[in-house]
Formats: sequence, structure tokens, C-alpha cells
Amino acid sequence: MARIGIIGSEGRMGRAIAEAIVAAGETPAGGIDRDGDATPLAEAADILIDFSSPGALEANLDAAIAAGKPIVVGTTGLEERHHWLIDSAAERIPVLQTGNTSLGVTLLAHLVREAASRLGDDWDIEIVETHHRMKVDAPSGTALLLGEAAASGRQVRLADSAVRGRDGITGAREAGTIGFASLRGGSVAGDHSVLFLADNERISLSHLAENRGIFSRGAVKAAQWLLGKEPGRYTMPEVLGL
Ligand SMILES: NC(=O)C1=CN([C@@H]2O[C@H](COP(=O)(O)OP(=O)(O)OC[C@H]3O[C@@H](n4cnc5c(N)ncnc54)[C@H](OP(=O)(O)O)[C@@H]3O)[C@@H](O)[C@H]2O)C=CC1
Ligand SMILES: O=C(O)C1=N[C@H](C(=O)O)C[C@H](O)C1
Repeated sequence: MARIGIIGSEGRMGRAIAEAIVAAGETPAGGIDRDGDATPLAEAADILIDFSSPGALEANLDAAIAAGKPIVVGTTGLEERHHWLIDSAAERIPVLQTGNTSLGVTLLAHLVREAASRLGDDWDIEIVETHHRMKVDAPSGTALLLGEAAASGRQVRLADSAVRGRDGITGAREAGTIGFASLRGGSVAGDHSVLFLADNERISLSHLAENRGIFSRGAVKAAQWLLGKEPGRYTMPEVLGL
């Protein structure tokens, strides 16, 4: 039985992950929140799961490296510098970072990449996400992950193609761009649609999360899979064999 430590343990996801750890037959190794210290948690655990805040990432990775323990990072709102930190940590320990640990979104990303690779850029791509009123980052990590999948299918860089929100006199849509729109309200666990829009026809690929169980179970599955791996940066498609 693996001892799993949770960073962000009292949050919405942290509490769901604690339940999923027990349901999966693994052992909870405690958890920390904003004022906690990740170092003793990393020493006490076989693996860490971090669903907290981007500001905590560097200290969490440092603690995992110092203890020589793998870490699953589900926190979203990450910027380029956070990905550099993850790449650097992955030289020393196994790290899995993803904006969405669900099977459904992992498969959706595959379908989006495939669709984008087959449709020319006369097909406009727009990504729409809806989340609960408490969510603090936008676009969601999942929307960005789906944007990366679309960009990779088109063999372009998302950073060169993304249009993140529109307001005012924006001018006509630029061909080849990938647009993002974020809605916030209520208790929505997480809805994502990738729209491919051409003249006179549209394709919509969607995933609707009905509760957080799909994320927490996926996070624990990722932790179980990551244990014992060589240092490196791993992905959800590898965990799920997709
Ligand atoms: N990858 C995925 O599949 C999913 C990712 N997420 C992401 O997970 C993250 C957490 O979401 P959610 O649980 O809804 O958010 P919550 O706000 O409910 O929980 C966040 C938790 O992290 C803690 N925290 C904040 N700062 C730190 C810190 N510096 N060190 C340690 N803990 C800290 C908070 O503690 P305190 O209250 O003390 O501030 C809180 O307990 C978000 O980034 C969200 O987007 C969510 C769902 C699925
Ligand atoms: O904050 C959330 O709740 C969620 N965050 C993740 C994201 O940003 O994509 C995953 C899921 O959609 C729920």
C-alpha cells in the first residue's frame, strides 16, 4: 500500500482525493495547506499529490526532490516558468503534471488533436469552458490542454495562436487562431467544448464533468502508476494507456 500525501488537502479536490486514496486501498499520509511545510510531508509519504496553488509549486517540487519522492501536479493556472520548474524537477524525480486527470478529457484531447490535424485552418477553433463560481484561474487548465492538443494537431505553437478572451471592437477573426472563452457560475464541476467552425457546418467535441470524483480517482490512479518510475515528466495518456 502506498502512502500518499496531499498538498491542498482541505480544498475541494484535496478532500475528494483523500476519499479516493482510501477507496483505492492506499494509505493517506497526511496533508498540508497554505501554512503547511511540504518537506516533512514528502519525507512521510511515498508520493505526493499537489492540487493547491501555482505559488506553492516551487516549494512543493523542492520538497519532493529533497525527499526523492514522485509528485503528481494537478494545480492549474500554471505559467511558462512553472513548466520550466517541472521540467527541471523531472530530471531528478518522476513528475506527472496535467490540467485534467479524468479519462474522458484525456481521450477528448486525443480526439481534438486528430480533428485539428485533419481539418484545414478554414475551420476555426474555439474552446469554451464553464466552471463553478469559486474557480480562480482562466482559461481552465483543461481548456489550455485542449488548446495545446489542437495546436499540436495543426503543427503550430499555441502561444502563437491563442486568443484569450475578446472585448470591444476586436476586428474580424484571424484565420488559424485558437479562441478561448470562460464562463463562471454555480457549482459546475467542469464543462469543456472544442468547436470546429467552418462555412455552413460545425463540429463540437465536449466533455461534461458531473462531479470531482472523476478527477480524484484519476489523480490516485496517476500516483499509483508513477510510483517506481524513473525520473522524467510523464502524462495522463501514458497512465491510461491511450
Ligand atoms: N488537474 C485536474 O484534474 C484538476 C485540477 N484542479 C485544480 O486543482 C487546484 C485546486 O482546486 P480546488 O481544490 O477546487 O481549490 P480549493 O481552493 O478548494 O483548494 C485549494 C487548496 O490548496 C491550498 N493551498 C493554497 N495555497 C497553498 C500553498 N501555498 N501551499 C499548500 N496548500 C495551499 C488551500 O489552502 P488554504 O485554504 O489554506 O488557502 C486549499 O486547501 C486548482 O488549481 C484547480 O484548478 C481541480 C480539479 C481537477
Ligand atoms: O478548478 C476546477 O474545479 C477544475 N480545474 C481544472 C481545470 O482548470 O481545468 C480541471 C477541472 O475542469 C476542474
